[in-house]
Amino acid sequence: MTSQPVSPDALEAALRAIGAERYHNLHPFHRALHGGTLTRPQVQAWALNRYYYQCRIPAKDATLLARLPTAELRREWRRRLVDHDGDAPGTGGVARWLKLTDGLGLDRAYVESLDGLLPATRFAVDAYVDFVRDRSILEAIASSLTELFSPTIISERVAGMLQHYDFVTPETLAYFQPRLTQAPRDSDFALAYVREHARTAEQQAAVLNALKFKCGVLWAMLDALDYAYVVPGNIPPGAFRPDPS
Ligand SMILES: O=C(O)c1cc(C(=O)O)c2c(n1)C(=O)C(=O)c1cc(C(=O)O)[nH]c1-2
Repeated sequence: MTSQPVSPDALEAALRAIGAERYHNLHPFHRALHGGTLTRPQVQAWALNRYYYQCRIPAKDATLLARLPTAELRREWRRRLVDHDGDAPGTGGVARWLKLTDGLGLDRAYVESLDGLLPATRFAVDAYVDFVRDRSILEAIASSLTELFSPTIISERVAGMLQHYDFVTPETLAYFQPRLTQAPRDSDFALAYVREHARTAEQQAAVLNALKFKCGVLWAMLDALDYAYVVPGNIPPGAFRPDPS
């Protein structure tokens, strides 16, 4: 028996339920980051690894942009590339993330070299880029829907980190301010697209799975940080080793 599709409202409710259950705000490493119980080297490890996510996001968006069938869709999606890459050197989200790693005392050339990444960070982020390249346009767009939930976590993170860490300043966290308007704009568009185009039960199941997959990418990145930098003795060979000082 084939199942029947649900209404767009019911689909949206199911997507939001996935976020409520699986988004990375619930991960113990994020709770520790925002709650002030991490050390400076642990915060450095988070920012260094998360840099890989930031710098692969424009590549992920560019592979999708190339496949979008209409100028209208491409115009919408290309804004994301500008948000991340900027339109001049030193502008855009990736450059702003490097201000965050600078502010935490990490060497910029080392961060950009990607030499210190955890292996699992690389695997998780690459899996996201591959997913968007290989799956249907509908699934690719649905996989960006974690951004429905990011303004809440970003607000919690900025408030928590400023309150708890004397080595963090508002300038260091400047990356996050524009995301509070960019993410809702992007996720409103992606949600409207998914509500309109996920018509069959199979398509609806595929978009729910795409969002679960993406929650898994973000969760796996934090699992890797937790394992390597919270449990003593677990830093993989070649990965970032905090200064003993
Ligand atoms: O700080 C966060 O917790 C967070 C989460 C997410 C997300 O949910 O994928 C993104 C971002 N930040 C972000 O800054 C960002 O540029 C971004 C792009 C995307 C995407 O899937 O295209 N997600 C996110």
